[in-house]
Order: sequence, then structure tokens, then C-alpha cells
Amino acid sequence: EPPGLATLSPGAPPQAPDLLYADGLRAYSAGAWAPAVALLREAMRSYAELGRTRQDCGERCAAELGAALRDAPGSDSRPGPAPRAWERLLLRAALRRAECLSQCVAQRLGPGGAARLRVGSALRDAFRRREPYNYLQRAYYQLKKLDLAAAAAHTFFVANPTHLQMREDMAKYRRMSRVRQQSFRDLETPPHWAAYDSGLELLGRQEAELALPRLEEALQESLAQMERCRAGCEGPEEHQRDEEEEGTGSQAGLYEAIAGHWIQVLQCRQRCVGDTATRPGRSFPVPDFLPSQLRRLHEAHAQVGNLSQAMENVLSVLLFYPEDEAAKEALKRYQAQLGEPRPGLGPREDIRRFVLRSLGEKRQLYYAMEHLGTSFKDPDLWTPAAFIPETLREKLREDQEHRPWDHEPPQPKTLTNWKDVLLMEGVTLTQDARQLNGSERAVLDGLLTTAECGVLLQLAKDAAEAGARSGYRGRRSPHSPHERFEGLTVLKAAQLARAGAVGTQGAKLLLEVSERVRTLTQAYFSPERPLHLSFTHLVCRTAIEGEQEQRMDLSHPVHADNCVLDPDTGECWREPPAYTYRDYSGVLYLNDDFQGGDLFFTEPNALTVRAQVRPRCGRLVAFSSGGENPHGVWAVTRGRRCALALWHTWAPEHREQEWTEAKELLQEPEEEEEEEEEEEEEMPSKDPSPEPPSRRLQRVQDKAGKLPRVREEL
Ligand SMILES: O=C(O)CCC(=O)C(=O)O
Ligand SMILES: [Fe+2]
Repeated sequence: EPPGLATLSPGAPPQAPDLLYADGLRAYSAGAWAPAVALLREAMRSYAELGRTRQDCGERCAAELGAALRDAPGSDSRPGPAPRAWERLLLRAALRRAECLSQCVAQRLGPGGAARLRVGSALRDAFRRREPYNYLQRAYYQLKKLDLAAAAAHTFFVANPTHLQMREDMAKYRRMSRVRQQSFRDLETPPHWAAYDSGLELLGRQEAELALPRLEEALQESLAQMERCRAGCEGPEEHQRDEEEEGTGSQAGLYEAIAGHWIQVLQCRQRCVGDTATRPGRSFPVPDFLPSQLRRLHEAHAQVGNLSQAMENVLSVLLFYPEDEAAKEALKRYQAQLGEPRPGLGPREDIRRFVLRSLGEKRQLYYAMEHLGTSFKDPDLWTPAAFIPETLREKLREDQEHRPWDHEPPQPKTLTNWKDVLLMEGVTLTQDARQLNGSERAVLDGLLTTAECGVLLQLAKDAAEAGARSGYRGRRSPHSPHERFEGLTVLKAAQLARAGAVGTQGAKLLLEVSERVRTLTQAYFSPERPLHLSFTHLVCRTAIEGEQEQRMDLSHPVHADNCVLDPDTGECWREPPAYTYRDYSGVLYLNDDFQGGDLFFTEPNALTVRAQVRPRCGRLVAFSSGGENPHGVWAVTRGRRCALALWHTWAPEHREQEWTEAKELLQEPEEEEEEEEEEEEEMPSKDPSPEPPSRRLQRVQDKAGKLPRVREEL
């Protein structure tokens, strides 16, 4: 145990989360598992306690702010008070509130209050990412507390689903017989998501009656979660500016610092809207989270005949969107059904308060944006246009168009500057290296027509069936026990075609298409130096039914194509057993009617995903084969994913000789059919693992002049 760790005594007032966390990590790295667990958990507890205190005090002090703003002349109409007056108001509100808060918090947490329990933004981020659970998981594991270890792992994983190390760890826990299914529980999922999901599910099953309490709970929990989050925005945080800048001593400098702080609080509070609407593990929020919950509520209430509640909810929607046609219609309908007028009926009180408060904050933030040059990323789509200063509207509209949740796929650019492009009309560059967050990578579309994809898919299918007929059953994937894996080389395709087991058209197309990819890859990455195909492989991966539940492994683990990746150091060793002569890789996809199976690129740590590509017919992903392009394939959880994988080399001696052979075979006139039987006998495969074909050349050449047999390897 490292010296000087914080001492924990039950019942004592909370200590600073930052310090506890740092000590927890110290204990962890020293392998002192029990103190590490205790300190990390205490850090989280004290952080939560601080949050609760702030929330309570925040509510108590809200009145102060309200009073300050109520005094504002004309504060509810634009153009409002003159800028100077607004600034003074902001300042006064900020001061009153700060004083109230620090007194209240000191009362609850003891002298020094929140300042003593300072939480830096780094810690807040770490907690938001659920980082402590990653450490807890390992510490629990070391302490042989498997149930807790699995729960901590799960908790971390739901918020970090692309964390590959944790993915592997989860797979290990699932294989452990002593870990039960119930252990995989989320220790932190905010209750509003649980309620929201089950509410939606019930609605989907037409069970409005049962859905209603869950939907109502979801809405209330969403609002409560928002409050908790907002409470975390107050109190002494790390300041963005440093002391020097703040400490100019002048009155104006002080005002500016306080106003700046207040703006930060408001920005942080508005961020809570997006945070609450963001599911753990997702990177962007459900748009219009509150209004859409209200829409579902009014519809569900109407379905079960609660007309007055339907009215309250639809009136609440209208608070966000006063001009919403559907809501106005629904309102009319409910009124008509209700018959007599109900003057007492209005929007929900919780929503009315939320909207008013939001509008107040937005007004201040937009004001500050316009006059003080601060920034504000409005989390909402419903903000009335009148609130947004004229000068900012244009820019904001642009930003809105770039919101992640409604982004369009990038407009493909045509590669007009390539000399070979005339050969390949219709090919477009969909994503370049910058868009894929890397150096040498690209996604090109339009390499195949739908019909061509069909022919190649049929080829793969016929080849697999020819294999099955002769006792070759396909096999489990070398990468995953939950997938079947079939590979077809160009030479085998040609041989099968000669044998009549697959169509000649397919085998020919395979050759032609691989050459198409080579030309493009060379034109794009290596226009000055010729590239040769070194290996071409048509690969299908098929999800094995009944084995996909809670699958945690990958279809293809993270690797680089020409070197041995060491994720610990990020180094990639260009030495055997890697295929060191591969210089550029290409994967040309044939279909998209399967689940999962996206290709992804990671950082050299093999953990952090930097880009993903969804397969589809005619899409080529091309990239350099080295350590700069670690990549993998997510599990294929349903259906069959087929792609043509190709590797190119600068080294002529590693050129794919089978390609030439296949070409010759397909050009030769057909020979008699008598050989067919012999072939089928040889089909059953012992070890079909794909290997570079050059080493296997000998046998085929021996048979020159005679119809070559289908070889065993594939
Ligand atoms: O199928 C893919 O998307 C990639 C396959 C791959 O990386 C490989 O075979 O080396
Ligand atoms: Fe690869």
C-alpha cells in the first residue's frame, strides 16, 4: 500500500473527490486492490453528495435569481433593457446567487464548503465517461469478487461500447461459469432511460394503458436528471482563465470575471439538456427529447380516453412549438371530444417552468454571445427564432444543418483528376483520409453495379455449395466461433468454373473486378509506382443462428495487414508471420443485407475507434497496409456478409501468380467432362485456412496440359 493515502472513516463528512480519486489510482497502480476499491468508491460517493447538496441549495437560491430578474425593466420583450442595464442585472443576479449558494453549501458540508470539495473538469469528464468502473472492474477481479467485477465491467461498457479491451474482458466474464447473467447490471444507468425504453416498448405493443405510467416516469425522471446535472454546474469550479488575467484588480476586471463565471454556469446548465437526452454510450442526444416524450404522452392518454391529460400534454407541446400543426389539430380534436370548455386546463406545470427557465437562460446566453463574444451551443431545436439575434441566425442555421443526428452522407466528389478515371465512370470518392481520421485511407463507391454484385454473390454461393456437396461443410471462422467463414481464391473460382460447378461469368468477373480495384488503388495511392495484386480472396462471413445473443467478440479482431501490431506500445513489427510485402489493402463489399459487420479503424492502441465504414454493394475501402491502419470488423450478428479482400504489393516477385493462371484457365477451351468425378473426391478440406497462394503453386503447374484439380486448401 503506498504511503499517505487518505483515511476513510464511516460517517465523516465527505472529502474532496479529486484527492480521493487520485489516491484511489495510486493504490490501484501499486496493486493495493482493497484500498483502491474503497477510495474509488468514496470518490464517487463524495462527488454524488456534493452534487446533491448543490442541487438542494440551487433550488433554495433560485428565488434570489428570480427576484433579481423580475426587477428587470421590460425583461420579457425585445428590444429589452439597454445592454448596460442587462450587464448590471446579470452581475447582480450572479452575485446574489453565489453568496446564497456558498452559505447554503457551507452549512451542509462544513466550513470551506464546496471550495474544499473542489471538482476539476478533468474529474467531471472522467466520471461522465464512467472511468472509475474500469479500474473498479480490475480491482474487484483481483479481489475475486466476480459478481461486482462483472457489474463494473458492464457499467463501463454500456457507456463505452467501442472500448475493445473491455469488450474482450466482457467476453471473458461471460465465459466464466461462476459469473451469472444477473451480474451484468448497470450500476449507473439513469432511471429515465429505463422508464423511457420500457414505455416505448409497451407503446409499440399497443399497450397504451401499461405504457402510460412508464412514459410519465420517464418524463419526470428526465426532468429530475436535468436538475441533478444542472446542480453540478455551480460552485467553485476550475476557472478557464488563469489568475493573472482575472487579477487585474480593477473593478471592470472583476465584473468581467464574475459575468464570465455566470455565463459559464448558464452554458453548463444548457448542456444538461443534451446530456440528459444522450443515452449512455451514444455520442449525440435524442433530438427534441422532451417535446417528443410529450407527444407520445398526449397520444397515449388520448388512446385510453384520458382527454384532460391528453390536453395538458398537447398544450405542453405547444409551449415548445406554438405553431405545431399536428399539435394544434390534436388540441382541437380533444376539445371537441371533451365537449364543454375546461377553462382550468393548461399546460403541465413542470413543463411550463422548464420552458420559461430555459427561455430566460437562452436569452442571457444569446445576449452574451452577441455583445460579449461568448459562445453558446443551443441544445434545442425549438428555440424561437425571435430569441436568436439577427446577426447570429445565419451562422446558427448552418451549425444546425451540421448536427450529427440529421447529417447527410457527404456529397461524393467525382475523381475528375485521375487519368484512369475514364475507365471507371461512375466511381466516386465518398470519404478521404481526413474524413476517415487517418493518413492513407479512402472509401470509394460505385465500383460495381447491383447486377455485378449479384453475380459475385452467386459465385460465392455456388462455390460454397459445390464444397458442401462434396463433403466440405464450410467451417467456423478462424476469427470467431460464432460465424461461418468461406473463402474463394481466383484460381479456385476458375477451376470450379472449368468443372462446371460455378458459372464462368462469375469467375471471369472476379478477375476483372480485382484488376479494377488494382487500377484504382494504384491511381489513388501510388500513381508513380506500379502496384501488383498479391492476393485476392472472396470471403463470406455468416452469423451462426442461435449463437448471437450477447455476443461480445469481433468478426475480425483488430490487426494491421503487413505487420504484427503491439497494442501496448502502438508499434507494429514488419516481420513474419505478418505478410510484410503487402503495401495496400482493399476491401470491396458486395452486399449490406446483414446485421453488424462494419469495418472500423482504430488508433494504434487497438482500442479507440477512429472511423467506421458500412459495407454495401460496390463500395471499396482502400488503405495502406501498415501500422497506421489498424482495423477490425464488428461481429456479423445476422445474415451473410461477402466481400472481396485484396492486397497489393510494390514487389513484383510477390505478384499473385494464381491470377495469371486463373486467367489462362478461363481462356482455354473447355475440356471433356470426365475429370469432374475425380475433382469431387478431392474436395473435402482439412485445413482451408487462407494463405498467400504463391507457395501452393507447384501442384497446379505439375498438371499443366491437363485439367487441374481443385486443390485441397480452400
Ligand atoms: O472484411 C473486411 O472488412 C476487412 C477484412 C480484413 O481486414 C482482412 O481480411 O484483413
Ligand atoms: Fe485486414
